[in-house]
Amino acid sequence: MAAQVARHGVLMRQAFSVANHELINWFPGHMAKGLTQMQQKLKGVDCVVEVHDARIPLSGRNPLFEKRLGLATLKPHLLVMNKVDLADPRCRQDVKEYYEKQGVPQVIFTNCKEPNSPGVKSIVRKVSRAIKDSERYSRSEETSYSVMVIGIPNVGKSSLINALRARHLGRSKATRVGAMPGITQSVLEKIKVCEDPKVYLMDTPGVLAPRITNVEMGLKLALAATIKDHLVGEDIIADYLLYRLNLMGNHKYVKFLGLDAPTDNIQDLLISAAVRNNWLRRVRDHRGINTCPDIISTAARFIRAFRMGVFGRITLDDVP
Ligand SMILES: Nc1nc2c(ncn2[C@@H]2O[C@H](COP(=O)(O)OP(=O)(O)OP(=O)(O)O)[C@@H](O)[C@H]2O)c(=O)[nH]1
Repeated sequence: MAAQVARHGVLMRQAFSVANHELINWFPGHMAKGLTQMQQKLKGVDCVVEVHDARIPLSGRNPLFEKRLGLATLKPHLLVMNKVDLADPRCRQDVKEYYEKQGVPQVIFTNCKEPNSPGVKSIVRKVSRAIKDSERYSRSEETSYSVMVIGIPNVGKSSLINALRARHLGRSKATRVGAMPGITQSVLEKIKVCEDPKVYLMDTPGVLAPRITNVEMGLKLALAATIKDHLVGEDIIADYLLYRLNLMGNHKYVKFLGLDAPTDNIQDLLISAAVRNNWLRRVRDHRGINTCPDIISTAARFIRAFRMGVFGRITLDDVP
């Protein structure tokens, strides 16, 4: 039994445990294929831009990228922490310093929903600089850069490409964006995002580590929408969200869900919220058609609220 501490007269968990670890294994065929395609295309690439979700600055990184793509040694590499509008701004400096120590000097924080935000604005300049500074750069006349965009699912790779196109070319969307992970299914052709210098970006399918060894890491990835919700279970993700909010003393969910007080019990929360808000579903029983609290859709609303920033800007990883 996890340790509990009394807050607001309610016992709150100090650690999270989940029964079925097997649920957090997700590595569909197209992802494995994507990594192989990336390796094949790497030869003609001048720079790799790795996109992450700033809410999970550590958990989001995939060790396979570095291992199989040889990022540290083969190509100039920029690490983009995206969705910064949803992450805790107080963690930014720590994340920068953490990665500097890991030998990743270029960390850029972006909000790709805003093509004119400072991070997005700086990318082409930083890509050009990184390529020119690299040992492999020998084409003094060359001003055409080929950049591969990589990252785990749903971190905003396509949004980054679209934001850069909008910013530098005034063009609207070139590549599909979606709230669900796994939208990009194959390595796409090059997309021009800037005229001077000529910068071409390649979108790639999201790649996630084939085995998430740490359950809590898997739950953070799920909460950040990099794993399809149903693979983990909306109720489990919602329970982890509740645990994290309570741990932070963040009780904004009480008002949002129309509850009376904070709680640490996800079933109580989901049932009360469903009843209060009339989030019901029809069921057939021996008395005919009836209604009951819709637990899964209530859990989904709770999770969606977190992803939209309703409970504030939250970073889920502790940066050492
Ligand atoms: N709040 C916020 N949302 C973002 C940002 N960038 C992208 N999104 C949203 O995140 C979701 C995923 O964006 P995509 O650009 O499709 O992500 P992707 O990495 O290409 O996704 P896959 O194709 O699944 O690998 C979409 O709902 C975007 O609108 C950002 O900076 N801030």
